Amino acid sequence: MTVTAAEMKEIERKAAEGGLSYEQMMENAGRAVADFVQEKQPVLRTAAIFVGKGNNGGDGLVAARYLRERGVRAAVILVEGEPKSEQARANFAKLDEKTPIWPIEELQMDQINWIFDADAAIDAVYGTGFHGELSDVARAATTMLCRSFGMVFAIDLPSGVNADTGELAVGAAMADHTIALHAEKPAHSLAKANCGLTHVADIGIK
Ligand SMILES: NC(=O)C1=CN([C@@H]2O[C@H](COP(=O)(O)OP(=O)(O)OC[C@H]3O[C@@H](n4cnc5c(N)ncnc54)[C@H](OP(=O)(O)O)[C@@H]3O)[C@@H](O)[C@H]2O)[C@@H](O)CC1
Ligand SMILES: [K+]
Repeated sequence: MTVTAAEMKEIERKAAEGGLSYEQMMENAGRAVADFVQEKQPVLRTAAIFVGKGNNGGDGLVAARYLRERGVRAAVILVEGEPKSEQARANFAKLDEKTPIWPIEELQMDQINWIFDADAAIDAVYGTGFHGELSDVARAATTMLCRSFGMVFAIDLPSGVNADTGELAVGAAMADHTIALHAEKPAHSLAKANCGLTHVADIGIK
């Protein structure tokens, strides 16, 4: 089953009406990402998580929390400042106080090296909400993801890929693995080179 971004929104709305809260969907999504990354990287010591302002970023924040609870040194790189969506803000507040939180514009050389050397780099900048072109800061994030020595994982979609058309913005992220939430979107087959291997994760929607 393939669903467009609009269809996915509708599926989420119906699930919420049926009693599965948006909060729980995001929790399930972030936990599924943490599980998948650890399955692919059994020796996972460090993870760099690039977080955008919306719900895709929220999924990344949940994944960061789970990974840290499991002893992984996970750092959050804020690409567009602090999260703006309600669910993402709630999950930002749930990070433990030792979580490194680095605004991308303020990265120091030692932090950049740490990010490049991380065992996993996770793209949680944009998902189905993306349209148009990547800003300079978002492109800085996708460039760092591309240059990472660790395995690169995209949550739902690589940032800069249009979910419905597979159209690529200049500098769109390239992932080794993409974790499609609930169902594949058209871009998972239209932009295969950027998505790498796509794995569909259950986020609790029946
Ligand atoms: N609904 C839910 O609760 C759940 C959602 N889930 C997750 O949420 C993801 C969708 O989240 P999202 O709709 O918040 O959009 P996201 O992809 O994070 O982008 C953020 C915002 O960026 C903006 N934007 C777009 N293009 C831009 C550009 N070129 N440059 C700058 N800004 C740009 C755009 O705002 P706009 O510009 O349209 O006002 C957009 O809203 C989905 O893929 C999945 O990971 C799961 O957790 C399950 C529960
Ligand atoms: K993403």
